[in-house]
Amino acid sequence: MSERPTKAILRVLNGEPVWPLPIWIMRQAGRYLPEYRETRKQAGSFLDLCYNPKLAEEVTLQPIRRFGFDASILFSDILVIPHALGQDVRFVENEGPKLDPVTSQADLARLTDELPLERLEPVFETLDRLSRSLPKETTLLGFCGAPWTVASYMIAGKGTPDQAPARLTAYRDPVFMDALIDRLVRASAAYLIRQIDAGAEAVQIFESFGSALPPALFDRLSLNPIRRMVEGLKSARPQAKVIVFVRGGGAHLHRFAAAGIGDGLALDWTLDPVNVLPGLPAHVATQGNLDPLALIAGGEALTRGTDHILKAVRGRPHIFNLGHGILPETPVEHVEQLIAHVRGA
Ligand SMILES: Cc1c2[nH]c(c1CCC(=O)O)Cc1[nH]c(c(CCC(=O)O)c1C)Cc1[nH]c(c(CCC(=O)O)c1C)Cc1[nH]c(c(C)c1CCC(=O)O)C2
Repeated sequence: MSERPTKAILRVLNGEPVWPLPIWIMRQAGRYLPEYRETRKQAGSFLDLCYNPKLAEEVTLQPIRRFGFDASILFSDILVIPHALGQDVRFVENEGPKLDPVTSQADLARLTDELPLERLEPVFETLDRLSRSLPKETTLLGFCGAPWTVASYMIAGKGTPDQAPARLTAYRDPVFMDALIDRLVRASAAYLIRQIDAGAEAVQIFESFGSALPPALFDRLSLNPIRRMVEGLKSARPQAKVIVFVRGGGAHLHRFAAAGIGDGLALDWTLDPVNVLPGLPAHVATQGNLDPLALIAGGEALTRGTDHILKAVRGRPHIFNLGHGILPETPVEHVEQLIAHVRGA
């Protein structure tokens, strides 16, 4: 007999409405927290921090200690996958990630075909530590990037407006593009399976650049690769819960739901849940979707934005979150106010 989950986030991901809504925040460990900035100084480079299980555990726990979120997301980055596959990845202060671009089959042939899981051992050790140090009511989330989002960094070697280099590659060299996506689907599924084995109870897949894809490329580069990843994970670890976040994917959400891709679908801040939720099956959990700038602004913008979501999702399985990651400028007091408001509703 399978046990009924008791953690609020897992109950919601099982399709059960829970009130007050459970809450966590994308990028909840990070520079808006003074204690993160302090630990970051001790770590050396950003990747050194990701691969230091003790310090990565510490920064993962910081927002849990301070706010008591219902979920704790592993501290790592989506770019550890290209790094483990053999691509050079650096994080340049105030500039973001820089990679040696992979733009051809020859470049791809220099990376490993299968993900060398042993290179990611520190990440799994962080999860193992967290599964023992977190409060018992807190759900431990793993994550990875969706293949298109990760591929767009691998091809351009950095963040680019509208992911133009990767999009152009998809048109000009479909054979290479499909091979790269396939490599990432297999690597990411293997990575997520190992995260579950190390203690993650659910995982979130970040398709941060879904907005860049025209309809002709969306299924090929986003929906189908994510479907294959989720199928790979679920066939190996049926108990694993999956949240899919496709930023800019609002027009496709109902198709993710109809195809059964993900136990939860995260809404970005451009979507109005009042319009979106009626198009989704009642058992599919949703997550989101306050504008991160409303959290920076605070006051009326924060209260009104939060109340709009609370009212729209009442009676449905929903996890409160932002519609994208929290920004470094966010006042900590506004996060406290948000949590008090959601929990007092
Ligand atoms: C696109 C993307 C990346 N990384 C990630 C995404 C998808 C989510 C999204 O769309 O926001 C995901 C990510 N990155 C990080 C986490 C950790 C866990 C958490 O959410 O608390 C997660 C889930 C830590 C991080 N990843 C990064 C930081 C900041 C670096 C630092 O502390 O010096 C953190 C806390 C660096 C990073 N990593 C990435 C970029 C573009 C940057 C630089 C931008 C910036 O500086 O804010 C790639």
